Amino acid sequence: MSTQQITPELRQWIIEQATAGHSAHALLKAMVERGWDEDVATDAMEEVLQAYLRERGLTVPAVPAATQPPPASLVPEPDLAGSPSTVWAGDREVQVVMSMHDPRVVVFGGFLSDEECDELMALAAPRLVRSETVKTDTGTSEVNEARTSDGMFFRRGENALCERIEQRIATLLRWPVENGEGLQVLRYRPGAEYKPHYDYFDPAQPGTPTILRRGGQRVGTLVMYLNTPARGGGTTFPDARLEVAPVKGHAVFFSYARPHPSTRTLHGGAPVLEGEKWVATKWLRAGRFE
Ligand SMILES: O=C(O)CCC(=O)C(=O)O
Ligand SMILES: [Fe+2]
Repeated sequence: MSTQQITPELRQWIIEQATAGHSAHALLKAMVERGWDEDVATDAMEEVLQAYLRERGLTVPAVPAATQPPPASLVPEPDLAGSPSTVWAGDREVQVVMSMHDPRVVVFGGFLSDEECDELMALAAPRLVRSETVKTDTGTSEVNEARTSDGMFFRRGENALCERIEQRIATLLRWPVENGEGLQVLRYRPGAEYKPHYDYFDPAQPGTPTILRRGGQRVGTLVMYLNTPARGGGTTFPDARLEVAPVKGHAVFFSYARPHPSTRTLHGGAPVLEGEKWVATKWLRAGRFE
Protein backbone atom coordinates (compact mmCIF):
# COMPACT_ATOMS: atom_id res chain seq x y z
CA MET A 1 0.00 0.00 0.00
CA SER A 2 1.22 3.49 -0.75
CA THR A 3 1.19 6.41 1.64
CA GLN A 4 0.65 8.94 -1.18
CA GLN A 5 -2.61 10.79 -0.53
CA ILE A 6 -5.14 12.36 -2.88
CA THR A 7 -5.18 15.87 -1.41
CA PRO A 8 -7.92 18.39 -2.32
CA GLU A 9 -5.22 20.28 -4.26
CA LEU A 10 -4.34 17.20 -6.32
CA ARG A 11 -8.03 16.51 -6.92
CA GLN A 12 -8.47 20.10 -8.12
CA TRP A 13 -5.37 19.87 -10.33
CA ILE A 14 -6.56 16.65 -12.00
CA ILE A 15 -10.01 18.16 -12.75
CA GLU A 16 -8.45 21.38 -14.07
CA GLN A 17 -6.02 19.55 -16.33
CA ALA A 18 -8.66 17.19 -17.65
CA THR A 19 -11.14 20.05 -18.21
CA ALA A 20 -8.44 21.96 -20.12
CA GLY A 21 -8.32 19.02 -22.51
CA HIS A 22 -5.10 17.32 -21.40
CA SER A 23 -5.36 13.60 -22.00
CA ALA A 24 -5.45 11.06 -19.21
CA HIS A 25 -2.08 9.84 -20.46
CA ALA A 26 -0.52 13.32 -20.25
CA LEU A 27 -1.80 13.72 -16.68
CA LEU A 28 -0.45 10.35 -15.72
CA LYS A 29 2.95 11.21 -17.20
CA ALA A 30 3.03 14.53 -15.29
CA MET A 31 2.18 12.78 -12.02
CA VAL A 32 4.85 10.13 -12.53
CA GLU A 33 7.37 12.92 -13.26
CA ARG A 34 6.37 14.50 -9.96
CA GLY A 35 7.31 11.32 -8.16
CA TRP A 36 4.04 9.42 -8.11
CA ASP A 37 4.12 5.67 -8.43
CA GLU A 38 2.43 4.89 -11.77
CA ASP A 39 -0.14 2.44 -10.37
CA VAL A 40 -1.01 4.75 -7.49
CA ALA A 41 -1.30 7.71 -9.90
CA THR A 42 -3.58 5.69 -12.20
CA ASP A 43 -5.82 4.76 -9.27
CA ALA A 44 -5.87 8.35 -7.97
CA MET A 45 -6.81 9.74 -11.35
CA GLU A 46 -9.41 7.09 -11.90
CA GLU A 47 -10.95 7.84 -8.52
CA VAL A 48 -11.03 11.62 -9.02
CA LEU A 49 -12.43 11.45 -12.56
CA GLN A 50 -14.96 8.77 -11.61
CA ALA A 51 -16.18 11.00 -8.76
CA TYR A 52 -16.40 13.96 -11.15
CA LEU A 53 -18.42 11.89 -13.64
CA ARG A 54 -20.60 10.49 -10.84
CA GLU A 55 -21.48 14.04 -9.74
CA ARG A 56 -22.74 14.54 -13.29
CA GLY A 57 -24.84 11.38 -13.13
CA LEU A 58 -22.39 9.32 -15.20
CA THR A 59 -20.41 6.21 -14.44
CA VAL A 60 -17.56 4.51 -16.22
CA PRO A 61 -17.75 0.75 -15.79
CA ALA A 62 -14.89 -0.93 -13.97
CA VAL A 63 -12.83 -3.23 -16.17
CA PRO A 64 -10.98 -6.37 -15.01
CA ALA A 65 -7.36 -5.51 -14.14
CA ALA A 66 -5.94 -7.96 -16.68
CA THR A 67 -7.49 -5.99 -19.58
CA GLN A 68 -7.10 -2.53 -18.03
CA PRO A 69 -7.68 0.06 -20.79
CA PRO A 70 -6.38 3.65 -20.71
CA PRO A 71 -7.75 5.68 -17.78
CA ALA A 72 -11.02 7.58 -18.19
CA SER A 73 -11.18 11.12 -19.57
CA LEU A 74 -13.86 13.73 -19.03
CA VAL A 75 -16.67 13.58 -21.56
CA PRO A 76 -19.30 15.93 -22.98
CA GLU A 77 -22.61 15.62 -21.14
CA PRO A 78 -25.92 17.52 -21.36
CA ASP A 79 -27.35 18.92 -18.13
CA LEU A 80 -30.26 16.57 -17.52
CA ALA A 81 -30.33 17.02 -13.75
CA GLY A 82 -33.92 16.78 -12.54
CA SER A 83 -34.95 14.85 -15.66
CA PRO A 84 -36.24 17.79 -17.74
CA SER A 85 -38.36 17.11 -20.83
CA THR A 86 -36.57 19.89 -22.69
CA VAL A 87 -33.15 21.55 -22.46
CA TRP A 88 -32.15 25.02 -23.60
CA ALA A 89 -29.33 24.83 -26.13
CA GLY A 90 -28.54 28.57 -26.16
CA ASP A 91 -30.74 29.53 -29.12
CA ARG A 92 -33.31 26.75 -29.15
CA GLU A 93 -35.32 24.48 -26.88
CA VAL A 94 -34.46 20.83 -27.52
CA GLN A 95 -36.56 17.84 -26.44
CA VAL A 96 -35.13 14.97 -24.44
CA VAL A 97 -36.59 11.90 -26.14
CA MET A 98 -34.58 9.15 -24.44
CA SER A 99 -31.63 8.85 -22.07
CA MET A 100 -29.64 5.68 -21.39
CA HIS A 101 -26.71 5.48 -18.99
CA ASP A 102 -24.71 2.42 -20.05
CA PRO A 103 -23.84 2.94 -22.82
CA ARG A 104 -24.33 6.68 -22.45
CA VAL A 105 -26.83 7.53 -25.19
CA VAL A 106 -29.23 10.49 -25.32
CA VAL A 107 -31.73 11.11 -28.12
CA PHE A 108 -32.82 14.72 -28.68
CA GLY A 109 -35.86 15.92 -30.63
CA GLY A 110 -36.01 19.19 -32.55
CA PHE A 111 -32.29 19.73 -32.33
CA LEU A 112 -32.32 21.19 -35.87
CA SER A 113 -35.21 22.97 -37.58
CA ASP A 114 -36.47 21.58 -40.91
CA GLU A 115 -35.00 24.66 -42.62
CA GLU A 116 -31.57 24.04 -41.07
CA CYS A 117 -31.67 20.39 -42.22
CA ASP A 118 -32.61 21.44 -45.77
CA GLU A 119 -29.93 24.14 -45.91
CA LEU A 120 -27.23 21.77 -44.64
CA MET A 121 -28.14 19.13 -47.25
CA ALA A 122 -28.14 21.76 -50.02
CA LEU A 123 -24.72 23.09 -48.96
CA ALA A 124 -23.26 19.58 -48.72
CA ALA A 125 -24.79 18.01 -51.85
CA PRO A 126 -22.36 19.39 -54.48
CA ARG A 127 -19.37 18.30 -52.39
CA LEU A 128 -20.34 14.66 -51.66
CA VAL A 129 -17.85 11.94 -52.57
CA ARG A 130 -17.69 8.22 -51.75
CA SER A 131 -16.93 8.05 -48.01
CA GLU A 132 -13.47 7.33 -46.74
CA THR A 133 -12.58 6.36 -43.21
CA VAL A 134 -9.37 7.08 -41.34
CA LYS A 135 -7.02 4.11 -41.55
CA THR A 136 -5.55 3.82 -38.07
CA ASP A 137 -2.67 1.60 -39.19
CA THR A 138 -1.23 4.36 -41.37
CA GLY A 139 -3.19 7.50 -40.39
CA THR A 140 -4.40 7.99 -43.97
CA SER A 141 -7.92 7.82 -45.46
CA GLU A 142 -9.26 5.11 -47.74
CA VAL A 143 -12.50 3.93 -49.30
CA ASN A 144 -14.02 1.36 -46.97
CA GLU A 145 -16.52 -1.37 -47.81
CA ALA A 146 -17.96 -1.07 -44.28
CA ARG A 147 -19.25 2.39 -45.11
CA THR A 148 -21.15 2.59 -48.38
CA SER A 149 -22.28 6.20 -48.12
CA ASP A 150 -21.18 9.45 -49.75
CA GLY A 151 -19.77 12.12 -47.51
CA MET A 152 -18.07 15.48 -47.10
CA PHE A 153 -16.58 17.60 -44.32
CA PHE A 154 -17.22 21.23 -43.54
CA ARG A 155 -14.41 23.10 -41.84
CA ARG A 156 -15.35 24.18 -38.32
CA GLY A 157 -17.14 27.55 -38.54
CA GLU A 158 -17.02 27.38 -42.36
CA ASN A 159 -20.32 29.23 -42.76
CA ALA A 160 -22.96 30.87 -40.58
CA LEU A 161 -25.08 27.71 -40.41
CA CYS A 162 -22.18 25.50 -39.29
CA GLU A 163 -21.20 28.10 -36.74
CA ARG A 164 -24.74 28.27 -35.31
CA ILE A 165 -25.06 24.48 -35.10
CA GLU A 166 -21.59 24.12 -33.57
CA GLN A 167 -22.39 26.68 -30.88
CA ARG A 168 -25.68 24.88 -30.15
CA ILE A 169 -23.85 21.57 -29.76
CA ALA A 170 -21.25 23.17 -27.47
CA THR A 171 -23.97 24.66 -25.25
CA LEU A 172 -26.11 21.52 -25.14
CA LEU A 173 -23.23 19.14 -24.43
CA ARG A 174 -21.19 21.59 -22.33
CA TRP A 175 -18.06 21.04 -24.41
CA PRO A 176 -15.86 23.71 -26.05
CA VAL A 177 -16.49 24.53 -29.72
CA GLU A 178 -12.69 24.33 -30.15
CA ASN A 179 -12.73 20.63 -29.23
CA GLY A 180 -15.05 19.74 -32.11
CA GLU A 181 -14.08 18.43 -35.53
CA GLY A 182 -15.75 20.03 -38.55
CA LEU A 183 -19.25 18.75 -39.32
CA GLN A 184 -19.39 15.69 -41.54
CA VAL A 185 -22.42 15.11 -43.80
CA LEU A 186 -23.24 11.60 -45.04
CA ARG A 187 -25.81 10.53 -47.63
CA TYR A 188 -26.88 6.89 -47.74
CA ARG A 189 -28.70 5.62 -50.83
CA PRO A 190 -30.95 2.53 -50.67
CA GLY A 191 -28.84 -0.43 -49.54
CA ALA A 192 -26.07 1.77 -48.13
CA GLU A 193 -24.99 1.30 -44.53
CA TYR A 194 -22.25 1.97 -42.02
CA LYS A 195 -21.28 -1.30 -40.33
CA PRO A 196 -20.92 -1.29 -36.52
CA HIS A 197 -17.76 0.48 -35.38
CA TYR A 198 -16.34 2.62 -32.58
CA ASP A 199 -15.74 6.30 -33.21
CA TYR A 200 -12.65 6.51 -30.98
CA PHE A 201 -9.24 5.75 -32.49
CA ASP A 202 -7.97 2.28 -31.61
CA PRO A 203 -4.97 2.78 -29.28
CA ALA A 204 -3.46 -0.49 -30.58
CA GLN A 205 -3.15 0.83 -34.14
CA PRO A 206 0.25 2.26 -35.14
CA GLY A 207 -1.26 5.35 -36.84
CA THR A 208 -3.24 6.43 -33.77
CA PRO A 209 -0.54 8.49 -31.97
CA THR A 210 -0.23 10.68 -35.10
CA ILE A 211 -3.99 11.24 -35.24
CA LEU A 212 -4.13 12.03 -31.49
CA ARG A 213 -1.54 14.81 -31.80
CA ARG A 214 -4.34 16.99 -33.13
CA GLY A 215 -6.96 17.26 -30.36
CA GLY A 216 -6.48 13.93 -28.58
CA GLN A 217 -9.06 11.15 -28.52
CA ARG A 218 -12.65 11.42 -29.62
CA VAL A 219 -14.81 11.28 -26.48
CA GLY A 220 -18.30 11.93 -27.83
CA THR A 221 -20.43 11.90 -30.99
CA LEU A 222 -23.60 13.70 -32.05
CA VAL A 223 -25.34 12.26 -35.12
CA MET A 224 -28.03 14.63 -36.47
CA TYR A 225 -30.69 13.34 -38.84
CA LEU A 226 -31.28 15.69 -41.77
CA ASN A 227 -34.22 13.78 -43.26
CA THR A 228 -36.52 10.88 -42.42
CA PRO A 229 -35.85 7.82 -44.62
CA ALA A 230 -39.00 5.97 -45.69
CA ARG A 231 -37.69 2.68 -44.19
CA GLY A 232 -34.49 1.53 -42.51
CA GLY A 233 -31.37 3.55 -41.71
CA GLY A 234 -31.66 3.51 -37.91
CA THR A 235 -28.58 4.01 -35.76
CA THR A 236 -27.94 0.73 -33.97
CA PHE A 237 -26.05 0.04 -30.74
CA PRO A 238 -25.62 -3.76 -30.83
CA ASP A 239 -24.29 -4.07 -27.25
CA ALA A 240 -27.39 -2.32 -25.92
CA ARG A 241 -29.71 -3.91 -28.49
CA LEU A 242 -30.87 -0.37 -29.17
CA GLU A 243 -31.96 1.17 -32.45
CA VAL A 244 -32.52 4.91 -32.76
CA ALA A 245 -35.03 5.88 -35.47
CA PRO A 246 -33.74 8.47 -37.93
CA VAL A 247 -36.18 11.38 -37.71
CA LYS A 248 -35.55 14.73 -39.41
CA GLY A 249 -34.20 17.23 -36.86
CA HIS A 250 -33.56 14.60 -34.15
CA ALA A 251 -30.04 13.86 -32.94
CA VAL A 252 -28.44 10.98 -31.04
CA PHE A 253 -25.57 11.70 -28.67
CA PHE A 254 -23.22 9.14 -27.16
CA SER A 255 -20.00 9.45 -25.16
CA TYR A 256 -17.07 7.20 -24.35
CA ALA A 257 -14.72 8.09 -21.51
CA ARG A 258 -12.06 5.68 -22.70
CA PRO A 259 -11.12 4.24 -26.10
CA HIS A 260 -12.34 0.82 -25.11
CA PRO A 261 -15.22 -1.58 -25.94
CA SER A 262 -16.26 -1.49 -22.26
CA THR A 263 -17.96 1.82 -23.16
CA ARG A 264 -20.41 -0.32 -25.17
CA THR A 265 -20.56 2.41 -27.82
CA LEU A 266 -20.28 0.04 -30.77
CA HIS A 267 -22.75 1.54 -33.25
CA GLY A 268 -23.63 1.57 -36.92
CA GLY A 269 -25.99 2.93 -39.53
CA ALA A 270 -28.39 0.13 -40.51
CA PRO A 271 -28.99 -0.38 -44.25
CA VAL A 272 -31.42 2.08 -45.78
CA LEU A 273 -34.33 0.03 -47.16
CA GLU A 274 -36.26 2.74 -48.97
CA GLY A 275 -35.49 6.37 -49.77
CA GLU A 276 -32.29 8.17 -48.79
CA LYS A 277 -30.79 8.90 -45.39
CA TRP A 278 -28.84 12.07 -44.65
CA VAL A 279 -26.97 12.72 -41.39
CA ALA A 280 -24.55 15.29 -40.05
CA THR A 281 -22.01 14.00 -37.54
CA LYS A 282 -20.06 16.02 -34.97
CA TRP A 283 -17.13 14.30 -33.28
CA LEU A 284 -15.89 15.81 -30.05
CA ARG A 285 -12.25 15.52 -28.99
CA ALA A 286 -10.76 15.49 -25.49
CA GLY A 287 -8.66 18.55 -26.35
CA ARG A 288 -8.59 21.47 -28.78
CA PHE A 289 -8.83 20.39 -32.40
CA GLU A 290 -7.01 23.20 -34.24
O1 LIG B 1 -25.51 7.00 -39.88
C1 LIG B 1 -25.57 6.68 -38.70
O2 LIG B 1 -26.65 6.43 -38.16
C2 LIG B 1 -24.32 6.59 -37.90
C3 LIG B 1 -23.20 7.47 -38.41
C4 LIG B 1 -21.90 7.21 -37.69
O3 LIG B 1 -21.73 6.26 -36.98
C5 LIG B 1 -20.78 8.15 -37.83
O4 LIG B 1 -20.89 9.12 -38.60
O5 LIG B 1 -19.75 7.93 -37.15
FE1 LIG C 1 -19.81 6.34 -35.90
